[in-house]
Amino acid sequence: MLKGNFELIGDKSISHRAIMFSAISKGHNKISNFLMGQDCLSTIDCFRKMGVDIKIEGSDVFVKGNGLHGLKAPTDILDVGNSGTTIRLISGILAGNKFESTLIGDESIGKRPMKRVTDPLRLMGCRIEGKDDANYTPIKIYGGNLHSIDYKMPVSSAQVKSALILASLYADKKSTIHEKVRSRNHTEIMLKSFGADINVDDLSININPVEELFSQDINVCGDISSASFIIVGALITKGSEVMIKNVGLNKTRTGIIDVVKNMNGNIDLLNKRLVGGEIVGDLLVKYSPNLNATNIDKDIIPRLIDEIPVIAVLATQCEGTTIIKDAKELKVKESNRIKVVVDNLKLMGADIEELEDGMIIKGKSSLKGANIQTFKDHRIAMAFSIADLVCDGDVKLDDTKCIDVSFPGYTKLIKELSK
Ligand SMILES: O=C(O)C1=C[C@@H](OP(=O)(O)O)[C@@H](O)[C@H](O)C1
Ligand SMILES: C=C(OP(=O)(O)O)C(=O)O
Repeated sequence: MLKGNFELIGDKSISHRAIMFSAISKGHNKISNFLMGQDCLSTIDCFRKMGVDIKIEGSDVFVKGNGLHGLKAPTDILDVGNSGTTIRLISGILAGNKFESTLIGDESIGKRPMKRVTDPLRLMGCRIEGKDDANYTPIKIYGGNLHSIDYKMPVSSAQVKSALILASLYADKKSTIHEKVRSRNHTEIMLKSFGADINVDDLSININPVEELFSQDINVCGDISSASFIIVGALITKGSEVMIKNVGLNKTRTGIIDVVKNMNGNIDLLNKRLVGGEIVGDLLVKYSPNLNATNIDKDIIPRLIDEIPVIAVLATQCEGTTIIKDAKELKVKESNRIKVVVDNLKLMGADIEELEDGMIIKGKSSLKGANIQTFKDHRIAMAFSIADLVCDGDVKLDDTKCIDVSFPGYTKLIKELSK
């Protein structure tokens, strides 16, 4: 069982953006409760290579911004490590700056599609080269002289949207980006506080170029995607009661809470407040003996995309059939998360079927221990560490180091909460 209360570590999406926007602002920025995960450290590393002064003190980061046009040509290749958010968002900034740069990452990044970003950036007049017509790393960007764009995004992706919003800051006139389904909107919220001229009209985002962005102090709220592992752990283990403090509750991220409520899970939102334009609150989660299945598809998918591996584990402990659809994007994350979740849960004895765009899970199953292949995917490692809490025998993960990508201190926290 999981028992106790704790302050949640910083949000990964917001931490990346805080570094990037600070780096291209004018003046001194302080970022508190920054997520010291490997992905966000990769973002820091890339901006240091472009002459940005970034100091880390405890969980605070101090960034002396170079101004919108003040980044220097990188001293070296920019290595984004395992981070899709870094490579997609930084491409938008690099496209606007008048120098050449090369982006690489690890083996998993080498398989993740980049045309979703490089195609529209080319439409804005940027010259980009790379493997398979700039769909894969290494990617070389020759930045500068961008023109505006009116673009209907074919995929729902906050990373693509953010890359194009950032490039639009450097364009000659107003750009408009249209989404099909609303994705996380941290870029729109935070860039506005830096003085960007952004207007959101339903699913269209209008961006006017500006001369400069102005420095900010940013307090990063806790990451609901990280909280989801503890939420599921508490829901499915007898006697659990956990209070998770300082959780970001932006509507574009709270799909997991809606799903848990639909499944008859015991979750309460307390102390709701606004911090830096983002809604924040505390979550009280209790063991829920009567969980039932639900359907997860369409518009809710972007609101819980990174939580699906652990939601699949949760579904094995619910009475009835849970169907997850419209989640093809899971195939191009750090691993093919549809296949990896289905294969591993099958090994543990779950009744689960792979779909082209999701999975069907029949509960409730008694899970048994197994050797789990994580493919060095942090979300898979954490999801199956939660399955371990309810299985007969032990889950043995082939890698746990990958957890540091988004949740350093996770294993220690689970130990502390485990009673
Ligand atoms: O913008 C972001 O910070 C993110 C957007 C999502 O990716 P997509 O934009 O590919 O959907 C999400 O999966 C990722 O973990 C973080
Ligand atoms: C998909 C993820 O991140 P990224 O795209 O930044 O690698 C994730 O954190 O689950």
